[in-house]
Amino acid sequence: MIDAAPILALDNVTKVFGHGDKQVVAARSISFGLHAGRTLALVGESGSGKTTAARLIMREYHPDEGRLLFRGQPMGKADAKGLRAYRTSVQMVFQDPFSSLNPARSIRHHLERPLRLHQRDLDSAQRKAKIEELLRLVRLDPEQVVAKFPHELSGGQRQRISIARALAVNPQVIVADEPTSMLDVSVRLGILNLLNEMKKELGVALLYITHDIATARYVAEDIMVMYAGQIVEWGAMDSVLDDPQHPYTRLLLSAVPDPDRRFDDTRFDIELSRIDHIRRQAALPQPDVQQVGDNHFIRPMPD
Ligand SMILES: Nc1ncnc2c1ncn2[C@@H]1O[C@H](COP(=O)(O)OP(=O)(O)OP(=O)(O)O)[C@@H](O)[C@H]1O
Repeated sequence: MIDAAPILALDNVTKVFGHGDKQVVAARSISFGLHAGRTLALVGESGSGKTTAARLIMREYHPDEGRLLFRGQPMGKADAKGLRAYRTSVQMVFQDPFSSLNPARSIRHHLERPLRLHQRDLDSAQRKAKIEELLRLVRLDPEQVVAKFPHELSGGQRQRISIARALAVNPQVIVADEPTSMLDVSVRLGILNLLNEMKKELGVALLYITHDIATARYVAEDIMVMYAGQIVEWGAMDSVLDDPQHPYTRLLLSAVPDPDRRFDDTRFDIELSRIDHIRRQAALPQPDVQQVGDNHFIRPMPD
């Protein structure tokens, strides 16, 4: 059961880049809410608009139309105090854990900085204790890593530091943009498990952005499928993936190697001649919404 009020929401947000012929609608009337203790996966191919959605949430971009709401309040009207609270409450974990950490600074520095900025009442002993707590929270041994520099850690360990840094300010929302795509396959599962634990233990709301449906299914309860700036299908993960209704979602699923799928399972197979047609049609504006299950919706595309 989803808590009715989302912590954070995009409400009919449109973002357009460029002008005239060069115009790209990177987000077309997108709406979704993030709820405490739940993960929403935003899935789509390269260029579908996933990072634009993340940047709108991080307020790096401002909507051309529509609103960003935090605890029901439009952020467009927030005062300086409201914006500060938002910046603390909403944190991001990036794809590349190496470039998001400063190579010249120790792990201690990376965690100390947000604590100094956002938890000013802590004295140095309390800060030290908090850094150790954060490292244990992301399943790293403080003694082993605190004095090290990013290059002395593995990719998976660095991503754990990025997550610890995001957690340092007690966020309510974490936006994770392809957090495992640059990691070895062998350490991906550990990071996904950690995100799952953070959601359960700390009750954060997670937006998990990926092109990989398999990992989306592993971490998220809900899914949105995005194409050409539109969310074409969304709802409960199992409902959407077991019974996809939008031709574009079926196309995405047909490309996923699934070890559980039998060779004679042709449910999502799509004729090659249909693929271009689906992409062309799915890219057109689809203003209508159709409910196809309890918690399952599509924007039907023209035939
Ligand atoms: N700052 C910008 N200026 C102009 N066009 C942009 C800008 N940012 C994104 N776009 C365009 O908007 C569309 C969506 O881009 P976006 O980066 O959001 O996609 P994405 O799904 O995150 O892709 P990827 O998985 O490759 O990161 C693309 O066509 C992109 O070229």
